[in-house]
Amino acid sequence: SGLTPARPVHWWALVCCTGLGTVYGLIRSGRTRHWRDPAMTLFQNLSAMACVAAAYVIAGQARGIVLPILAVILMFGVFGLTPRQMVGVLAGGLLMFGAAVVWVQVRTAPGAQPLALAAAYLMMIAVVLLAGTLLNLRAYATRQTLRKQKAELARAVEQVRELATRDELTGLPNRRFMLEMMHLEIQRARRSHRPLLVAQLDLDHFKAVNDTHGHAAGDAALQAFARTVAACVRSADVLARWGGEEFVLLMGNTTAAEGTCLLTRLREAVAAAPVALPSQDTARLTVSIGAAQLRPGEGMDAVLQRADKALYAAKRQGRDRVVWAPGDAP
Ligand SMILES: Nc1nc2c(ncn2[C@@H]2O[C@H](COP(=O)(O)OP(=O)(O)OP(=O)(O)O)[C@@H](O)[C@H]2O)c(=O)[nH]1
Repeated sequence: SGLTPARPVHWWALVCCTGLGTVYGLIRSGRTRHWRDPAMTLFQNLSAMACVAAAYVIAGQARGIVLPILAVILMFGVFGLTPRQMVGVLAGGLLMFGAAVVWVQVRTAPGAQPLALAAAYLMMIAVVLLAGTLLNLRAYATRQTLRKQKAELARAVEQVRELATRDELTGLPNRRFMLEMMHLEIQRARRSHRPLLVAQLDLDHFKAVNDTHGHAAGDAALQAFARTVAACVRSADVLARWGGEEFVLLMGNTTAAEGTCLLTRLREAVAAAPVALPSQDTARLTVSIGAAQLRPGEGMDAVLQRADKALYAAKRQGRDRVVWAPGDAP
C-alpha cells in the first residue's frame, strides 16, 4: 500500500514462509517426535520474534502493526515453555527489539520518527514481554499442580485396584479376582479342550487355633498357611482366599492324576510345617481338600459346588485328606 518499500517486505515474507514451512514439515513428518520438545517451542518463539523484530525495521510507517503479532507469538510460549526458557525469551526479545528500535532510530532521517514514539514502542514491547513471562510462570505452576494431581490419582487408582482384588491379610487374590479368573480359565479350557481342576481347601479345626492362641495367632496361622500353599503350587496356578479359613486353587491344563500329586504334596507340606505364632508358641495345621475336574459344558457354579461337596466329604471322612468329586478321581 506504499507505506514501505515492497522489495524488503517480499524478501521478509519469503524467509518467514520458508521458515514456517520447514518447521511445519519437520513436526508433521514426525522427525521431531523423539526430541525433548517435539513442538520446538523455544526455537519457534525466538525465530518468530527475530522475524517480528525484522518486520519492525522494514515496516516503515506501518511498524506499529507488528506489536500485536508479538503478543500472539508469546501466547504459544506461555503454555509450552519452562520459566527458565521463558526468561530466555524475555531477554532475547528485549535484545532483539531494543536493537531494532535503535537501528530504526539511527537509520531514519532526523525527525522522521520522534524519539518519544520510539521509546513508547520499546516500552510497549517490554510490557508485552513481561506480561507473557508472568503468565508463563502462572501457567507453569498450574501445569505442575495438575501433573502432581495426575500422579496422585494414578497411585490411588492402583491402590483401589489392589484393594478390590487382593485379600489384605494373606496378600492372595480375593474371591472377586478368583471369580474373574475362573470365568476366563473355563473359557480357555473349553476352547483348547484342556483339563481344568478346581480345589477347595479348608483348614481343619481352625476355630481351636483361635480359641487356644487368640485371633492374632489365627491371623498369623492363615498367613503362614497361604505362604506354604503358594510355595507348593506352580506359577500358572491361581490360589485365592475364598473367605475365612477357606481357599480355592485353580489349576489350568492339569490332569486329575497331576492334580492328585500336587494336592497331596500340598496337604503334606501343610501338615509337616508347624506354624510359628506371635506368642512364640507353635501350632500344627492340617487341611482338607475337595477337588473337581471341569466337565464338558459345565459352568463355574456347578464345578465349584462339586468341589465343595467333595470338601465336606473330606471333612466327614476324618479331615487332612484330598477327596475328589464323584467320577473325577484319576
Ligand atoms: N484369626 C482369624 N480367624 C478367622 C478368620 N476368618 C475366619 N476365622 C475363623 O475360622 C474359624 C472357622 O471355624 P469353623 O467354621 O467352625 O471351622 P473349623 O473350626 O476350621 O472346623 P472344620 O472346618 O470343621 O474343620 C472361626 O473360628 C472363625 O472365626 C480370620 O480372618 N482370622
